[in-house]
Amino acid sequence: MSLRPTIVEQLARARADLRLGVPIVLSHMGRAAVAVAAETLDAGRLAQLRVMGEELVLAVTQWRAETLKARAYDGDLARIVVPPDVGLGWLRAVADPADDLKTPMKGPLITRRDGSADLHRAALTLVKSAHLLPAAVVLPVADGAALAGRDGLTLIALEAAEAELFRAAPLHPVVSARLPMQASAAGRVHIFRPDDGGEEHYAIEIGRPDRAQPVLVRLHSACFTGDVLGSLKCDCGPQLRAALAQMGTQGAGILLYLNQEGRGIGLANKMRAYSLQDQGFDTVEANHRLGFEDDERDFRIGAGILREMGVGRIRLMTNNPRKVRMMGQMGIEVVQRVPLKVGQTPENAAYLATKAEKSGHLL
Ligand SMILES: Nc1nc2c(ncn2[C@@H]2O[C@H](COP(=O)(O)OP(=O)(O)OP(=O)(O)O)[C@@H](O)[C@H]2O)c(=O)[nH]1
Ligand SMILES: [Zn+2]
Repeated sequence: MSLRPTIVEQLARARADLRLGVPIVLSHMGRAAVAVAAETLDAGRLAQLRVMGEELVLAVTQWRAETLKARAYDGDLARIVVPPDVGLGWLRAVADPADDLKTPMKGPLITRRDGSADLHRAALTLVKSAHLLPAAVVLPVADGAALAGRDGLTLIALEAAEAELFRAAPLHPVVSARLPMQASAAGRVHIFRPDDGGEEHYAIEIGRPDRAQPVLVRLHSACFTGDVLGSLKCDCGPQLRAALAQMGTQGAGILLYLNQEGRGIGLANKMRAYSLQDQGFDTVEANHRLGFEDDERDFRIGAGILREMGVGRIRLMTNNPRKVRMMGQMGIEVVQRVPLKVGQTPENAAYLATKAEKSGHLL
């Protein structure tokens, strides 16, 4: 028995390091690289990386590469060579689409096609799950373990980490307490905590749903702007309140409040997407320009919580067929889809139309 952190704990440290701008070391099959998020890298550390001598590469997703007209030889990502004479401003401009329209030509950008991209892919996965812009500066190093030891950096061996990187962390119940609400006096809030140091998620149970019958369920993804501020750009706030009200009227139901803000990209990135939407891009295009998929949510989380609560058959309140499909794939039987159409405004008409057109939402 040792006190050494497990690989899951090391990955949580790596995410925290990346958010702080501290480099991490990745290794795989005898190769190693130091990686740092483009968004949080500072000038001092960039200078430090430069004196290490090897070629600096900026890893971006294929979506960002497409906007930049850079060739993504690795399929899902591109390894853009960082010219020796550029500074932080260049890195930020390639990573962040905010000024794409003002200064459209970042290139010509040279991308690498030789060698393996596995360390770059892992770096991008970690940067994304840290809710930063999906762009990572990567520099090969001869001896990753020595560098990590010398500078006290988190070292992630992909042989051990690969399975964990793409696994949904199990969640365990922490506490639950009674909460009388406008929608129902018989409310109860349950807190679930993942084992990987990630966001907690909540289940709001109304009444005592009979587990032997299909349970009325809503999977609600956090939307600070809609749920709290009453934003007119989306329909989240009205959907949240309507779902609770319907459960209150029927006397039973479970609303999962999943902290997957901005369809899983985090609030800062969602605000970046909103800023791009003000430049004329729709909700899907904005995500792509930032380098994200149009929906980065992991629906295994919702299915896991339902299973933990003893719910296997549901009547799912949604207009999103993907949610229905994902629940089915994760062993939660959707007996019925219950449409949830509220909160249409002139301001969100285009947003809802885009979701119907591009993401298959049912109007
Ligand atoms: N990235 C991004 N996220 C957004 C935008 N507008 C709203 N969101 C997020 O989208 C999510 C909306 O989630 P839901 O309402 O649960 O899901 P849905 O896919 O619309 O499906 P249903 O409402 O169940 O029909 C929330 O996490 C919001 O924060 C946007 O323009 N960009
Ligand atoms: Zn919203």
